[in-house]
Amino acid sequence: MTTINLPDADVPELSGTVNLADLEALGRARLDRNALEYYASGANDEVTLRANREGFRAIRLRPRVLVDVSNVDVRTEVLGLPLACPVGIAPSAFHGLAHETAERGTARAAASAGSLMTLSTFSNTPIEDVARDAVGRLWFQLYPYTDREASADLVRRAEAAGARALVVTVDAPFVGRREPNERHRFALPPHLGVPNAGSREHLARMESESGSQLVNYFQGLVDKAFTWADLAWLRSVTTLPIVLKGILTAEDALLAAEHGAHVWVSNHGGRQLDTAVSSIEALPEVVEAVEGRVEVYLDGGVTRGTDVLKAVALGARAVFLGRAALWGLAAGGEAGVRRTLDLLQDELRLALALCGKQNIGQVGRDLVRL
Ligand SMILES: Cc1cc2nc3c(=O)[nH]c(=O)nc-3n(C[C@H](O)[C@H](O)[C@H](O)COP(=O)(O)O)c2cc1C
Ligand SMILES: CCCCC(=O)C(=O)O
Repeated sequence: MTTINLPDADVPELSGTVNLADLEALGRARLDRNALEYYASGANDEVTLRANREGFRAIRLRPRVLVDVSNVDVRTEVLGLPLACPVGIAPSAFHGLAHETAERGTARAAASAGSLMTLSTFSNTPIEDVARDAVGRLWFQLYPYTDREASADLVRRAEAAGARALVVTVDAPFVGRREPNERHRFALPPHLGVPNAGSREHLARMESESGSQLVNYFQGLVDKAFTWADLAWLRSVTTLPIVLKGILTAEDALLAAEHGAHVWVSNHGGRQLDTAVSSIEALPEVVEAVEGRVEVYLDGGVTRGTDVLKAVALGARAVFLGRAALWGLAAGGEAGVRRTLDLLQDELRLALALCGKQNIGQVGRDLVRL
């Protein structure tokens, strides 16, 4: 059991931040090159990384006026869990690179903000410790291992610890080529463990002289032959709802719905297949394909309240923050992530009011012009 004493937040710079770009600048400035390049990079030419942001900007809003917006309500629900607003935290590996509190800082911020944290398989903190801090506001992300029993064990532990859904990442049978990590030999610093991937010594044995060591850690563990047929095996080990993360087409969304899985539209923050379609561009065909049978979520490039609004207008039940949460964590631990969530929620509330909507339920397709 880890015994990090989580310090009460006292990060004076945070109060000067007015948007997520400010938090990003603050967070970036606190990271060394190894961590910064790992968090920031996308695959190859980073076309998809940029497209995620540009995709939101290209969509224009169609506001309505003369509506009573004196009381705007941004609450929603995902899989029956009430959220303060439709924003959760996407799974990302190695929060210990950002802050000493690692995943626990993120979990505490998600819990206190009424949000939801998705915990990566590749966390630096054991599931049970994170679950305690997340107080029920937790999903668990699974990279299915070639060792099925090890995967089943992780799933059972997550379920026992109180995770409310299992998020299976389906866009990463191999790690995308993030060139800065190749060039500068990204590796985990020796003081950080990855409890779900074996001992630190075990990981160290996988390392090589050059290139991204993430590739080595990952390739030794993850099942590249996992297919739709294997979802039945997953069903046999858990009663949790299953969410498939990394869907970008109507064809796969339909298959997911037929398998009873919820759909998380994502291109992994542009870190896997470069030049893949942006998330917000992929969303409409996915929403159309599933015809309301399952819930649809989205991540990739969300940094503004209007981004959240556009995703909801196009049928997403909630959006998730990848890098934005990491920048917040680097900027100020729990308080930094909390600031990230609070600023985004405030922006969303204002945007909703300026669009002439009183609540999330009123946001529909008519709010956007593609
Ligand atoms: C540093 C980093 C680590 C990530 N690790 C994981 C992971 O362990 N599992 C996973 O499913 N997705 C992982 N992702 C992808 C995120 O869940 C998410 O899809 C992506 O970051 C969303 O884009 P955004 O960063 O623009 O918000 C990672 C992303 C980043 C930036
Ligand atoms: C695919 C490699 C595992 C961590 C991860 O998902 C990421 O760095 O994006």
